[in-house]
Amino acid sequence: MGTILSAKNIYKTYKTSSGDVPALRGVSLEVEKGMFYAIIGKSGSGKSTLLHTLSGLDRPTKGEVFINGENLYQYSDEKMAVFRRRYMGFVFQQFNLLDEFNVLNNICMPLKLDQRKVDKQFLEEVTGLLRLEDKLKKYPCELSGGEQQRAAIARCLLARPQIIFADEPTGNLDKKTGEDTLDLLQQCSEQFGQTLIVVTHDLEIARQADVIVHIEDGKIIL
Ligand SMILES: Nc1ncnc2c1ncn2[C@@H]1O[C@H](COP(=O)(O)OP(=O)(O)OP(=O)(O)O)[C@@H](O)[C@H]1O
Repeated sequence: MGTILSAKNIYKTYKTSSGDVPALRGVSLEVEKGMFYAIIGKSGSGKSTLLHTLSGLDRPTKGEVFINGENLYQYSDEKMAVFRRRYMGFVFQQFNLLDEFNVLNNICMPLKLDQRKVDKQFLEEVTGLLRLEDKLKKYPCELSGGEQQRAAIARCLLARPQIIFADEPTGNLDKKTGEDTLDLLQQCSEQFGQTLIVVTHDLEIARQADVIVHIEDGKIIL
């Protein structure tokens, strides 16, 4: 299928009042289009930092990230924001839905921000797959955790990203709901040909991935 993302010798050091914290120490990774990657490792090993540097959320101290051959960190902040909105989708542990908007408006928000039209048929397809058809008029506070995360996934999918980055997407859900939600995320991304990169503590979830990336002390171990 070809490479969609390529990270070359990434270092990330956080400067703190108590000294430098080396979170990533020379990480290189080739991500194939349409595959499901799970990033696993102990707490503090550098998983979230890796996800953030791969997705343009946090500039590495050293090294480069290419997406579709484009050098991500050569973009201006403004161009980066547009690139992220167009090509990347995000799902976080905290669902990050806006309380004052109903589910439908939450789901359509990224497209509206990008002045793109909502494709009604695709909206129906996505909300159907995620079992949200009868929740669209509801507000986030009226939904269960699993429903909120499904709404956050619908918001991500509707923008048709090429790559989906998910940081502990099941971390706030009970085991059964978490597995169900991840299954749906995986099914949808497969159906729409998207690449999925998930940080997880859950080894059951990691086992479903095409590729497991194991991080220890800021390095990939094989
Ligand atoms: N903003 C920050 N400032 C300073 N140090 C940080 C910052 N973010 C992360 N770190 C440190 O960098 C290292 C890697 O953190 P990171 O959050 O990437 O790990 P993680 O594997 O995702 O952990 P967890 O599973 O607990 O979420 C840790 O030592 C952490 O304390």
